[in-house]
Amino acid sequence: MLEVKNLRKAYGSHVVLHDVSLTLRPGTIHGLVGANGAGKTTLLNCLYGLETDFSGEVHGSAGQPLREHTGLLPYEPYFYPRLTGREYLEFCLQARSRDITDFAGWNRLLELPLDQYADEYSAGMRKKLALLALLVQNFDYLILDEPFNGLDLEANLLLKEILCRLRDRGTGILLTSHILGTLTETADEITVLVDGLVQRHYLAADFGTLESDLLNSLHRGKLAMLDSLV
Ligand SMILES: Nc1ncnc2c1ncn2[C@@H]1O[C@H](COP(=O)(O)OP(=O)(O)OP(=O)(O)O)[C@@H](O)[C@H]1O
Repeated sequence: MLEVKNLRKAYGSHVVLHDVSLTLRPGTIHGLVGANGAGKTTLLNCLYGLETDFSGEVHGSAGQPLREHTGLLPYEPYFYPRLTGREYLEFCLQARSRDITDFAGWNRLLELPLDQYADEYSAGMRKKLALLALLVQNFDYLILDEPFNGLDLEANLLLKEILCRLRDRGTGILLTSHILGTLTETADEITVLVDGLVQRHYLAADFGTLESDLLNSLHRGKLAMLDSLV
């Protein structure tokens, strides 16, 4: 289980996360939603240790360092110049002292030109390559920042299926998305972050009311404005 307890993070005087607690259990998909700037990426970066200057607690599974069993898909994956897709995958495995595996199986699904330079890929192809690097490593936990963003329709459908199958075989997956339908179709629980605070937490049984609940309670002011316009 991965756990964040009472996390507080500020950039200078701007407090971005206030006392956030969240749990990721094995074999579950946990969706994280919130407006632009709500603090989702900051939360994932604190959890993964890319941000260190915060207060609160982050616990990895069974006391192991979190990065040993957890993979991160960053919001905007970065690739070194003049590295092919294949070399990037090999680099990711070597950096973790893992054996170089055959990428062909996964790549028959994602269909990337692995012998082209990764920094010349399209945005969607870059996202697929970063996902491929995680998929070949069989992590126990995945932290995915906007994994569906930029993917074509087929890859979107495929990724939903892949995540559900990984969940069913025990992987814990924490992901952000602005596409509510994708989350309600795949997630077991959804946490709503508003201005750096956990505003709501829904279990799958309550997803039916999630959209109207969010519209009615969290965005009531904007609905009133809309009434005067349309
Ligand atoms: N390095 C930084 N320095 C200063 N402020 C930052 C930094 N990174 C993020 N912020 C601020 O923290 C807040 C939360 O940003 P964050 O990227 O976590 O939001 P988000 O919920 O992921 O948004 P989005 O949905 O747009 O991706 C924003 O106000 C942002 O401007």
